[in-house]
Amino acid sequence: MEIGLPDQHGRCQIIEIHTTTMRENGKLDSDVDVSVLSTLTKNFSGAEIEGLVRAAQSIAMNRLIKATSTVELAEDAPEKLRICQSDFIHALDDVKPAFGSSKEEFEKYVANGIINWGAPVMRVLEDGDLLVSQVKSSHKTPLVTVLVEGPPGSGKTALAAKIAQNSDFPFVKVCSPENMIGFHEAAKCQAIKKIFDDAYKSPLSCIIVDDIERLLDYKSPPSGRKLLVIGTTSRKDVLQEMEMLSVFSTIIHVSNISLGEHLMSVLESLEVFGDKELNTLAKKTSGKRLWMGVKKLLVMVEMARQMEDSHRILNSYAC
Ligand SMILES: Nc1ncnc2c1ncn2[C@@H]1O[C@H](COP(=O)(O)OP(=O)(O)OP(=O)(O)O)[C@@H](O)[C@H]1O
Repeated sequence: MEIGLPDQHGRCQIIEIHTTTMRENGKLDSDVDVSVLSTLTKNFSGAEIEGLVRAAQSIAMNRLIKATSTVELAEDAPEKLRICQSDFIHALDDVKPAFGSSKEEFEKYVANGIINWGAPVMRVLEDGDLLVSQVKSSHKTPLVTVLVEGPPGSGKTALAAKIAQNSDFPFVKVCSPENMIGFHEAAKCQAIKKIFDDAYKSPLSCIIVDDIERLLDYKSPPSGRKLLVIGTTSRKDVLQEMEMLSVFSTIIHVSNISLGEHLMSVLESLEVFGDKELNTLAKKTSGKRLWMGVKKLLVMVEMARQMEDSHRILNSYAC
């Protein structure tokens, strides 16, 4: 029999249980807010919450250690000991749930932020938010699958990661071939299976399968669990040939930058070029058809940043 992870109400109760003795002995500071802690411990199991309380306790104890040649507690430590909200917040840096989302991992995929350069970007994020609401509220669609497709470097992974971050689902993971370099086929299958099995333990999950044509196979979540799978691909044609497009409920297209005004929107937001340079670039690109992925554009702008002012505008335009 599998016991699921506690919901917010359950987490409140578990925190209350593990802090009862401290509270009764006057060791729990009045600033400790159990309901805030329960929102910060999404996807923690009961044992992990207990570990968090113990970690907060030892952080509070560490404040009372005397810095002499030996490690000893101050004489008045028992009276002074108070476990505060900040001790729990610090403990959250160390105690992480086994099932959950890694903030650091997601930041890596949106390393350069999301520049809102025009309607195509807004549309992708809005469509993504709609799908997230569908997964949250609909009882009829426990599994929603979406393919985010577009040219190489158009920003598919970053936009998929942004949709997943915005979802605020307790379990959010990226399944990427980049994290499986050197794995033999069986190990790859094991790693993918583990991500999906972990997701099925959480009531609401989102998995990004990056470059999905290189990894694929999933089943429906068990009853009571809901899952959003966001696949990304630059090779929609390959998926079409393999008759795999029908696996997805929806397809969201990510565009390259194709208009001068969208290009200018990116350049202005990066604050690399001065007004004069921007004006020159705006004149040269106005009304022209362009075709460039945001990923490549950001690399070029970084190169331009390293150049002398007089060279960089010429160089940027030439690219
Ligand atoms: N509007 C935007 N949309 C997407 N990415 C953006 C945007 N603005 C800035 N970026 C940045 O551009 C980069 C896009 O790279 P990303 O890897 O997501 O592209 P990709 O299409 O998945 O690439 P590949 O085809 O190589 O898989 C990221 O570093 C992201 O932070």
